[in-house]
Amino acid sequence: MDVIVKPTPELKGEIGALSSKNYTTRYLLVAALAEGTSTVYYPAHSEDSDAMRRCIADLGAVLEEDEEKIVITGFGRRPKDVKELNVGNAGAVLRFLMAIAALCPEVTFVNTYPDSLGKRPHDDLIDALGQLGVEVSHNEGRLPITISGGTPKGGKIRVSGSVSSQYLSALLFLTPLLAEDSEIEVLNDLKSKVVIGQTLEVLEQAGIVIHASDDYMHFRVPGGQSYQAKTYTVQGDYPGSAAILAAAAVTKSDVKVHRLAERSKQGERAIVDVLQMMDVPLTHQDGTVHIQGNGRLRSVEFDGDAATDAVLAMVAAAVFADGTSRFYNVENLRYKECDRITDFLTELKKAGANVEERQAEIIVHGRPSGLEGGVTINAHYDHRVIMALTVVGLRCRQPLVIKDAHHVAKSYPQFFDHIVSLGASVERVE
Ligand SMILES: O=C(O)C1=C[C@@H](OP(=O)(O)O)[C@@H](O)[C@H](O)C1
Ligand SMILES: C=C(OP(=O)(O)O)C(=O)O
Repeated sequence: MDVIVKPTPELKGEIGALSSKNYTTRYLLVAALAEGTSTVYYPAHSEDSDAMRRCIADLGAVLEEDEEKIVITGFGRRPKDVKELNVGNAGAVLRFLMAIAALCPEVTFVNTYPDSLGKRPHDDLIDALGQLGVEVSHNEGRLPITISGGTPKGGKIRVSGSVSSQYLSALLFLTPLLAEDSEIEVLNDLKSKVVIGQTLEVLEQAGIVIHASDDYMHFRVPGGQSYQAKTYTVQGDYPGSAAILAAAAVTKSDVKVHRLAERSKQGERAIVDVLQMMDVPLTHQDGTVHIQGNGRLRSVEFDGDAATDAVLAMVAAAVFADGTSRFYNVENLRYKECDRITDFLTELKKAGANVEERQAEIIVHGRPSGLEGGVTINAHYDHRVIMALTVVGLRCRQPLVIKDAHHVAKSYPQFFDHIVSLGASVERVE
């Protein structure tokens, strides 16, 4: 599916935020790792969360689903002897399950998105699993990957955090199940550090004990633990909602997004603070963000690593700000569904934006008068590029055609329904 995004000066209405992708993948996983029956209320429905559903079912979990919940009977520390798993394009799901696959005799993760997940590196996790005695064969650190696990015992593990936090999260899910205690030391910097807070929160809810240093660079994980079967409720998703909020910020708007908890461990909650710093009129109370935009924005400087999955939406807003904005400490955006610095800025430039890249920075010289548009955008298989370019398209003089916009379903299949319900002029072309 392609979409044509047409100029849209005003947005108005209310939506409920989609359910959090990161919490859904985590709750499904800890439910599968428990021996009893857990319930996950309001799970996300997207390609990534479906990938986790499918894979834990393949590994032996039993899932029953209705409108509001999934009831999961887990496989505990003994996943089924499965030969092959397909995670689609879901990076976090792949990394978490690469670690869990160490409990299986031999599993191959297949490569179904050679131009997206197929290009992303997993070397740091492969190296860490090797330290546990797990044999991994791979294609230069990339898919397809075969894990020959069996009986890792625990012990000392050193893992680099400079590319992704997902490698560390993966080890935190695996090590409590091992017979011996583990000590995990994070080498180099830890990127997307806030996401580790979400992992630790979910592990604690599942009855797992982890001793973490305040800076999340050292962990002591007692071995021989069991995940407990529990009831979980998934909160609203800030990364996806960030695009809706950015859309409201760049238009004349009266938009409410409900189900966005003020106190959340999602770093992308910072979209609210950043829009406030940009002088966007908004309130956030009782889980509702209310934006009454006037289309005027001030430039901003922001450490994007604190809100990895909302940076593209923030950049889309900054495209129309008065002055130069700078999003720094964002190098790991290069290792996502596409290179979210070079590829994303290439598309923004096509639309007429004045943007510059550094190795770890995005610089935006705002154009409050709007962009010319009238071009065709390559989505690069990336849901967040699609959402950010949709925001930009609202304020282009000529329509933007976004090719292969169906990839938005990786995290937010209802995105176009939601933004159209607020009044955006978006035409779908099958
Ligand atoms: O652990 C997770 O669920 C995620 C961690 C982040 O990745 P990085 O740690 O690679 O930045 C984030 O971008 C991704 O969408 C989900
Ligand atoms: C990068 C993302 O996801 P993942 O790493 O799980 O593929 C994302 O959702 O923006």
